[in-house]
Amino acid sequence: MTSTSAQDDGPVQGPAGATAALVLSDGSVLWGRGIGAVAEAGGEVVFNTGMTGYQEVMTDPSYAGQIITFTFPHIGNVGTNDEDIEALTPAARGCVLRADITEPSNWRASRHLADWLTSHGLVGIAGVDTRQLTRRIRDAGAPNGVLAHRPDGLFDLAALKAKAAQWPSLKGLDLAKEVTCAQTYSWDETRWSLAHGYGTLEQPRFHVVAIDYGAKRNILRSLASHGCRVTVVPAQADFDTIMRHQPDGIFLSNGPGDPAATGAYAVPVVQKLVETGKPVFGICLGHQILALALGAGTYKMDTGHRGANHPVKDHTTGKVEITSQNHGFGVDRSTLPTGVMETHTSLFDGTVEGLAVEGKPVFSVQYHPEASPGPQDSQYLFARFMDHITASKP
Ligand SMILES: NC(=O)CC[C@H](N)C(=O)O
Repeated sequence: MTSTSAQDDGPVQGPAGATAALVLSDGSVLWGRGIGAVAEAGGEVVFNTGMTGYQEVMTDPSYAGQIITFTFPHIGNVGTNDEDIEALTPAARGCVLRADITEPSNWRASRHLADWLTSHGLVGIAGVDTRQLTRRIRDAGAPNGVLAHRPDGLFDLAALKAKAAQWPSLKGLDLAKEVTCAQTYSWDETRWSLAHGYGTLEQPRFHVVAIDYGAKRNILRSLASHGCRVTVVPAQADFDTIMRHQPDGIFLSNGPGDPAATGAYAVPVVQKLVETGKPVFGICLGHQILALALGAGTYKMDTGHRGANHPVKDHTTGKVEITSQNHGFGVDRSTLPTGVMETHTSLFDGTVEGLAVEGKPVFSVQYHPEASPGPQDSQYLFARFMDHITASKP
């Protein structure tokens, strides 16, 4: 459908057939057909270039506060199920699609994507020129926006534009506290895999405490399938609480929002954890928080990295891996202190993708080795964490 940037005063009837509008902070309006909940949602409008895994993306807690534009035009054609989720409650605010959602065609589908969106109160818009929107985000950065779904096609554009213009930036926002677990729990992979018909697993060899800044389930599964019993603690757990669990290693999870804001409570804890000499592994927000704890700085990227085809070079092996990514902040190379090595670099834009502390079993990556969705090239990082744990155990 067409996009407009006229200074309309609402309520107005959109173009014929338009039942949803995506209003960006610069006042532009993208019309389309509403899907999912009849509601309004605001957030940062980002794009994800993955061709698969829309359900995993919509449920990844790191997308809290964001409206996701899928650049792949056919989203929803395999429906949804109860397994391909990264958290029980989706944290993303809504989605922007090119094509209308077709009837699900997959033996695992239990629901149409539109019904699934509705059941979670999520708004979507279809029929948008997502290539144009993606170019706009690429060239001018990710804007804030408000997505409104109204079956009567009547939109108060002035109010929506004002809301979009005033929507708070993700910069400075601590969203981890909103998506973290309410209390400590153990990730029982055996129970999960039995319930889903995947059989039993070996007895765990190690005990890992995972700090949940918005952890994806597939990270917990990956740790479990590498032989870990995993105790998941809330983002604000203090140092003593974590150490009381007697971990063999500590995992710092992914999560939404600005690392500098979350760092206010997380950084002092991670600093102490690093000092213990125990193995520490961080992914995405966990990587950024580790960087802050080591004395480096983070910054907000214009567009960010979201997709499943990002090439990254591992300087320790010289190998290039294709990675799954979802981040809008990055670690500033110029702030890395002595003793902190850049182990991985993006071959798309040269940004920092991984860190390690010299002489300590402490490392992190900006991308998602657990994928889900995405390629499995980086699973070796879980094995690297296990090697550190093995080496550090008496
Ligand atoms: N996936 C993540 O953990 C994202 C980290 C952080 N919220 C960012 O956008 O950069």
